[in-house]
Amino acid sequence: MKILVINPGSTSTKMAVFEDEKPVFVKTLRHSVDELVHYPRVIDQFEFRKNLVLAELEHEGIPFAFDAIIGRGGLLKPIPGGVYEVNDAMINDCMHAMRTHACNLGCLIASELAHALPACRAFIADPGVVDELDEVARVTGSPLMPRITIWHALNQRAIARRYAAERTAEQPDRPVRYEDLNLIVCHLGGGISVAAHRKGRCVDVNNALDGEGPFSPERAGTLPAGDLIDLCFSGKLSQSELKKRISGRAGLAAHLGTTDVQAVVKRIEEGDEHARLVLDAMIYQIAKSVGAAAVVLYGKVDAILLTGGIAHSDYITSRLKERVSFLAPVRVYPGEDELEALALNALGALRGELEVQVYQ
Ligand SMILES: Nc1ncnc2c1ncn2[C@@H]1O[C@H](COP(=O)(O)OP(=O)(O)O)[C@@H](O)[C@H]1O
Ligand SMILES: CCCC(=O)OP(=O)(O)O
Repeated sequence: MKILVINPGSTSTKMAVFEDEKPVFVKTLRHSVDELVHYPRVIDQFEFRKNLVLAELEHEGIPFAFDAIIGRGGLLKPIPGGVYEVNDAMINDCMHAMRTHACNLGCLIASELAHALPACRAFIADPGVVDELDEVARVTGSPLMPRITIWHALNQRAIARRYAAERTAEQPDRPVRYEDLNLIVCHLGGGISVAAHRKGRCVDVNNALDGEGPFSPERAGTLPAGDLIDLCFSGKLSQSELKKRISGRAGLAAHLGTTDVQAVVKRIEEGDEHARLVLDAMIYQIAKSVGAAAVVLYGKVDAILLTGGIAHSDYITSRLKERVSFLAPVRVYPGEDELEALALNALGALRGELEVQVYQ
């Protein structure tokens, strides 16, 4: 079976072609702040990202013939994890999503490309809105604003399972499953999510998109609420400009004009003390979130897993380890397993091994 996988992230478009379980082509296309600034809304990037995918296939000489196309899921209503066939309700909710993020394009591009082929199915799996929060984690100090989750559900779960499999391989006499473990997983990408996984359920995690948790390469994280209200009423910025100050033109992008962590580290090595302060503040905030997740798990933490693109950076992972390794062993999984996780979900669906859920 041939599967096309499309994973639009805030700073990249990742794609892969699988023949059954085997990846035959994998590519990450990075997008700079300057490249994306021309699109007023994320949805306006639809043609740009779709054409990039098609151009890569053509460049590689890969025929446009697939049994399934699976995209990273969009910001739908909160739903249980699993694989979903793209349907009209899903397309409608992605087109009119209350929150903007490139992952909304995953289901839309998968659907349009699949329509162009006979008998090709379109899926998404484990979108960022998968919700397993403990009830106590939802309550805030305002009944008007309960907490919700938007997080890297797909990769966090895939990495947690990978850790369980690795530990079992290392200690075959003491096999463990993801469902047996208490884990803190930090996805460090364009957005950052830090989650407490209790025995196979993500019972608490920051809303990585909407102004909660650590700041990230392009997100503000938690902000002082009073100052935010004053800014909203200052008349200086429109609603859409304000939203970009939370997600898009925030975090490293706002402080340093780039989302490229390698470039920031280079600036630090060249003596840029402001860049050092900002990057160290991001690390500090991530570490504080890890501490909070440890409390959610009553301090019973089997491991802390660092993953996502930024986990490639020794500057960041070494400083994070200094702060949090007293809590539990830390393991680093640079990059992500999202493309493989998506491909396996599509294969499972095509083979009838996974129940295909219906989005309503
Ligand atoms: N080798 C690397 N070293 C340091 N940072 C990296 C490296 N590769 C990618 N990154 C950073 O990872 C972030 C993107 O992470 P990724 O998980 O690919 O995110 P997304 O899905 O949000 O686009 C960017 O800030 C990028 O600069
Ligand atoms: C859908 C929210 C998860 C997120 O922040 O993803 P990116 O890091 O790819 O922007």
